[in-house]
Amino acid sequence: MSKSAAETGPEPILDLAFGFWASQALLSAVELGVFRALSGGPLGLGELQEATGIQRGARDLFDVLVASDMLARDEDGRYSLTELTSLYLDETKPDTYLGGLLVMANRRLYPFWGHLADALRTGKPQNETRHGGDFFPTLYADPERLRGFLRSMTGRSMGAIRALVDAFPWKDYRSVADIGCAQGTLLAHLVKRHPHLTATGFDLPAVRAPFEEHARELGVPLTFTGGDFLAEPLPRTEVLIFGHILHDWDLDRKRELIAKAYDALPSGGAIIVYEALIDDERRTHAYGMLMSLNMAVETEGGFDFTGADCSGWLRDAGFVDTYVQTLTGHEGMVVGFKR
Ligand SMILES: C[S@@+](CC[C@H](N)C(=O)[O-])C[C@H]1O[C@@H](n2cnc3c(N)ncnc32)[C@H](O)[C@@H]1O
Repeated sequence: MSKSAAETGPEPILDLAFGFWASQALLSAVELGVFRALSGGPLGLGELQEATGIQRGARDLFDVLVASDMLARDEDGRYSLTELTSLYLDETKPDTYLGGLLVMANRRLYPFWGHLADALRTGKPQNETRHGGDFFPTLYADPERLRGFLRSMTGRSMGAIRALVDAFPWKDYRSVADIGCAQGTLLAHLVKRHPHLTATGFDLPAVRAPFEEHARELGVPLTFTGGDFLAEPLPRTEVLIFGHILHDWDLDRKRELIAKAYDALPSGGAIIVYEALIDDERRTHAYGMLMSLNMAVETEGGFDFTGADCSGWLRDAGFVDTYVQTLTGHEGMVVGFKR
């Protein structure tokens, strides 16, 4: 049973309203290299302050990260990474590092979200396209921004990627294509775990160089096909994956992509859609609904959806035996098969 207002006081409102304080503490720590500095082992306050060049508030910053379980501090006052931040925020672990997402969140999403009300009032995105242009071509016009965005996609999907390698009967299939594959991290993890798979990444041509570099870095053989999934047919593989693709587009485009997948797949083939699926009752999974608001800030017509919504679209396109499965606390997948 939820507590009464007299029991909670105003704190639930204040905690939510000032959530950006905690968020900026973490994002600034990433930008200032706090986690990087600790990747070699524990450091005392002065050593960590010197390594990060922080002039003021170092102790407050490090200790709020301790209070948020992002750092540990031992009895001698030495700071270290926690098990969680050692896995995900240590740049020397490219297989699991997701700091690229936090760098992108700090540089792009944080200022853009200051205009959320404008996005909702006008129906127009509030990112680089605020003064015109299409999202991906505008974003990718600058090679550094392109790489930063692709790294951030890897970061955001890392939990789902790690779950997906075991969440589907990959032994029953020989080929897979990831549509809108970004750096190709999902395919790299899949092929490492299931070396019998032939894996193709499909994305805009500008993504080829970062994709091929990343495959080399991870030491995995992957093929890249450059193209526009709205204009060209999809690769002919036994499984087609759409990770955070459908949510970028309006309903007509979502259905168009699902229909293209159906056409490209052989009989017995499968489609996997993974996203921050909203709970079917639209009551509890705030992250999924916030992701959908992020689509209002970032895209012309995109929105996130429930597992039931997506299953319905797959069945309308002809897919059968659809099911929804949780991958992580934030992410789920919808699977359908072509008879
Ligand atoms: C939101 S990201 C998702 C990346 C990745 N699947 C994941 O879940 O982390 C969308 C991806 O789709 C690609 N993309 C966008 N429009 C495209 C198009 N018209 N044709 C092919 N790829 C496209 C982008 O380059 C980007 O890599």
